[in-house]
Amino acid sequence: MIHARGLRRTYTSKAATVDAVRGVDLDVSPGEIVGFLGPNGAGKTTTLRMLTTLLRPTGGTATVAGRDLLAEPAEVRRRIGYVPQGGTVGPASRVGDELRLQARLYGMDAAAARSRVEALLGRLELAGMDARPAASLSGGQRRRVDIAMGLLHEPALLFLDEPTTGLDPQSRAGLWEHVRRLRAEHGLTVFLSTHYLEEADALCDRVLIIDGGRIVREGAPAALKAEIGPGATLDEVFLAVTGRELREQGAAA
Ligand SMILES: Nc1ncnc2c1ncn2[C@@H]1O[C@H](COP(=O)(O)OP(=O)(O)OP(=O)(O)O)[C@@H](O)[C@H]1O
Repeated sequence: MIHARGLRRTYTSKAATVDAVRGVDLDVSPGEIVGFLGPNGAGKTTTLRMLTTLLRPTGGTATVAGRDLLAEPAEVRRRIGYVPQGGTVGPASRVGDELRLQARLYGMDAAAARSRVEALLGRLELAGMDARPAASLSGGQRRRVDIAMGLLHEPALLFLDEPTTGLDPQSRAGLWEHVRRLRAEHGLTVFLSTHYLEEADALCDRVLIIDGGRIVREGAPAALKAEIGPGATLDEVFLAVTGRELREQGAAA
């Protein structure tokens, strides 16, 4: 579903040259839930923005959802959903209106947009929220609306940028359940960045740890923990690999 080789991004300005991503190889199979972890400044957002066609790589190649990232970015966009960190719905907008508008922008006619939005609201346990302004929803409900927004055009692959930042533990666990269900019922492939190691541990089939613009470790959470020793946590794996604690980084961010 994602195959990247030697992906790089150098930011160049008069003041400085920053090698943000220095040759990333990664593979994600259909139906996998993959977590992307790293300390602040490691290159997560830059990589995510490249894989979602928002930022042009300065080197390397990739196919995303079966299309060449550099040669066919519009075809990639058609096949992926992207839920950015800041949310997608204005606070005063009514949930259903915003979703239907977006569906029309994807080219659906009014009837198709109505039924697609109704189905998605049901699927994400948001039935009854159609006429509510986004500002009146809980944090967890708002994040589910963002996910619905990313799924309107039925992408096979969904990118989530720190989907549960700011949510309380219960809403966070609720969102994991929704992501799992979308995978189980619709075969969705999910690539998510997160600052929460317990999230990566609970939700992801596999995690990739990036540091200094390079992937420094990857594997299933259980296998990575077993390498450290009996009873090890993913926090300990992260500390061993990067020399830093992710939790503090996340809190600082
Ligand atoms: N537009 C830009 N111009 C110059 N440097 C940039 C730009 N965007 C990011 N960088 C630098 O590139 C590096 C990687 O940044 P990136 O945002 O990808 O990291 P990140 O892992 O997402 O960090 P965080 O966890 O803090 O969001 C950092 O050193 C950052 O300062």
